[in-house]
Amino acid sequence: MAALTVSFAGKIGATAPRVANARAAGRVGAAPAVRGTPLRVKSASARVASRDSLRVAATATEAPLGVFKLEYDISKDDATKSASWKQPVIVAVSGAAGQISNHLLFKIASGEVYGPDQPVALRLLGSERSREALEGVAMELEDSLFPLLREVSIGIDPMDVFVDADWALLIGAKPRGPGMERADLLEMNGAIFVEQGKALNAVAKPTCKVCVVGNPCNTNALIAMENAPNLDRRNFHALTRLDENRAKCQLALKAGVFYETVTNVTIWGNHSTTQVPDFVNAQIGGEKAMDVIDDNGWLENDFTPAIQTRGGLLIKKWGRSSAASTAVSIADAIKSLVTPTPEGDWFSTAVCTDGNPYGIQEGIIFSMPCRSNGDGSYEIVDGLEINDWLRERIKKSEEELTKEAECVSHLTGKLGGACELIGEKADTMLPGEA
Ligand SMILES: NC(=O)c1ccc[n+]([C@@H]2O[C@H](COP(=O)([O-])OP(=O)(O)OC[C@H]3O[C@@H](n4cnc5c(N)ncnc54)[C@H](O)[C@@H]3O)[C@@H](O)[C@H]2O)c1
Repeated sequence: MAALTVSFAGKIGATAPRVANARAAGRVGAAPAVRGTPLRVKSASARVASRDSLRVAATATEAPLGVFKLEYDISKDDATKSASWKQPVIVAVSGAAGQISNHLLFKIASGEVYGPDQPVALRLLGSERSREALEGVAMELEDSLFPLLREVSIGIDPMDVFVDADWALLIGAKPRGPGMERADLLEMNGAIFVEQGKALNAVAKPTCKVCVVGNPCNTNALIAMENAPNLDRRNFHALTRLDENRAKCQLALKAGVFYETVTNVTIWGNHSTTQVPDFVNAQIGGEKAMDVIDDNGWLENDFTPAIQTRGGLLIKKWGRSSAASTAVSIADAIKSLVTPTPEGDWFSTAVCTDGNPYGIQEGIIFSMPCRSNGDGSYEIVDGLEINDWLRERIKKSEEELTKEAECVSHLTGKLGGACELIGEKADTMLPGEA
């Protein structure tokens, strides 16, 4: 085998102790150049394991703290072991110094999201203002000794941070300020997603899967997608999994069952108060949820608005928006794409409506029931029952998203009409807003 220095590693069983050793070994002088793309690292020192084959490139005085990259030298190990080392999945996370990321990054680094034998490289994107905080996050990741975490790098320019990304989790966005209308929020955050869409287009892998969390997430995802024509439109998602999880929990509590028995729950539409949590097609223990619960009044008048406005209620109680449960739901959303969906079930994610089987207007990002074969792709599940109650509400959410798309047409390169989301009546709330 050629004496090739490969800066990545793989199987947890075989490598974990050595990685931990490497981290515990301390810095010991100048490192050779590290292959790959350490972001904004100007110089490096190295921590060398008891064996020379594994090195950790860490930062020196000028470089940011917490940034490191593990380097594995195949030529120093036997071929059987080397062959089983997997390439890391490169995960770029924006808003990395924010509340949600503070939970999510540690789940990803632990192996809970991409699997127990899948190494991970984390690329953290922050804003200019969160530059210092990003180093703090990176330091905490470094201190956590996650065996599967092979690289952490930080940056404030998406053109650096998204290089070769396999996944981009776009969480960073600005919250709606006092007196700000939804249209203003769309404009302000839209600019972020134009920049990030263009960066994904230029430097991410064309197969990169994108999950937009920053609000208004459906339309932000649309903006990113329209600015990234090199990526398949089917690779873009906006997060509605938190809404699905909330719906499952409330159905389970009402039915007096454990929530694992609640399946086939769809959130239709926008991640806003017009979203439609579908109790018509939901199942509990394999039976129709409507039959098990047998209380249409509760389903229509209590359950539905409770899910639509739960984020706002949580803000009232907590004083800030949901972070831990959002991180859990992002992890769930990714796991749903990288593992096969159980037979007969589906999950909710907001995806591009092009060619959808429900007659929803094409060219918007709309939450629908989807299944995956576990390779990161998905298909929209056809054939759900859409009764009059659902149809009327799904239509409202579709209209809202169509209007949002109009308002940002100057950011998506489309010809658009006037923005109708101005004025109190048109100004619906995000679920996370009080
Ligand atoms: N889709 C959902 O289900 C859902 C649920 C909860 C929250 N959210 C949304 O997620 C977003 C983040 O929430 P949070 O609680 O983590 O917020 P936060 O304010 O704690 O963190 C946001 C971080 O993003 C950073 N940021 C701002 N602009 C950026 C940019 N251009 N590039 C990179 N980073 C940038 C900020 O500096 C901050 O550190 C918000 O928009 C929130 O409304 C969505």
